[in-house]
Amino acid sequence: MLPTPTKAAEDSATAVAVSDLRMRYGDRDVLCGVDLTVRRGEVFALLGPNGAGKSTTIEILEGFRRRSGGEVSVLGADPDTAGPAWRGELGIILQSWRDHPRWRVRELLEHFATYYEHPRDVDELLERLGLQEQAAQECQKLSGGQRRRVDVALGIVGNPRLLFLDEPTTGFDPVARREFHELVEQLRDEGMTMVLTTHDLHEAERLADRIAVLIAGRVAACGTAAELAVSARAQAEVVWTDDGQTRRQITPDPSQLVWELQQRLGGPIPGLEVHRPTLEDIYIRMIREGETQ
Ligand SMILES: Nc1ncnc2c1ncn2[C@@H]1O[C@H](COP(=O)(O)OP(=O)(O)OP(=O)(O)O)[C@@H](O)[C@H]1O
Repeated sequence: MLPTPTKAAEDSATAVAVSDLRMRYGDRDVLCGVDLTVRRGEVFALLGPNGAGKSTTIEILEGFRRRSGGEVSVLGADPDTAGPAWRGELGIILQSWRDHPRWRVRELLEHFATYYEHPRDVDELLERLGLQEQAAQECQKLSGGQRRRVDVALGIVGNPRLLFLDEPTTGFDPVARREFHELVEQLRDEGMTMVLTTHDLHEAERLADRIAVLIAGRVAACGTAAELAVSARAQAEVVWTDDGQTRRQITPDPSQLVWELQQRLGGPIPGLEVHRPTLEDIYIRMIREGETQ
């Protein structure tokens, strides 16, 4: 059966469309009118402080939680009513998934592969995630980082069109994290759409095409890291040397200042450094402004 199109469904270029999403737990509003769109083929990161409502949003998109209000379309269907064929198009990497202590890694992946119409090759998956040596081990004997890799393998074994990753690299060592980032980039090159939550801003900056910042149940800003910098009115610092002295100036428009300095000095600017704000600077500024509103 074809999924019923919803009002929030936009077009074939849209993987996820959310409009005025609301969620209330008891008498507490956790999501207060979230609007966002994820385009097909992009990596979209949802950032926000603890308790901002990221997991709640993701669980609603996955069809694990019923929303209190608003419109949601995921791959053209409403998650509240979509059927098993729709579910087969999704891959999910949860924050923690410790349900399979006695399963051996390969058996678990082979078992999950049978749920899907077009699963990935399990050997290829084990190799891609650096789990060949653990293939015959029970999940309960794996290290935290190795278990997390099994979670990732379970998330993509069904070859999903849309992958949700809830804090995927928690517990990874730096090498595993780097390898995971390379895997995400490969999956994006293969055309997979991904929605990611993370507290690691370097990870968001490296992986995400666009970022939404959720604060107190609302999207405070959404766009590329550069667009977020503009919306947060983030300032850059320009440093140079003049008469043997180090000068610093904070400016929203460093290229204009550099141009003016060049005119004033009549040539190259000694000791020139331009420090643009990092995503972390921008994000912390947004959170602080959100707290004082
Ligand atoms: N089942 C539930 N019943 C009642 N309140 C809940 C429930 N699940 C989450 N909450 C509350 O909703 C708010 C948002 O939680 P959520 O887990 O979505 O936030 P988050 O942004 O994912 O946080 P974190 O970064 O800590 O994972 C929190 O205050 C949380 O306590």
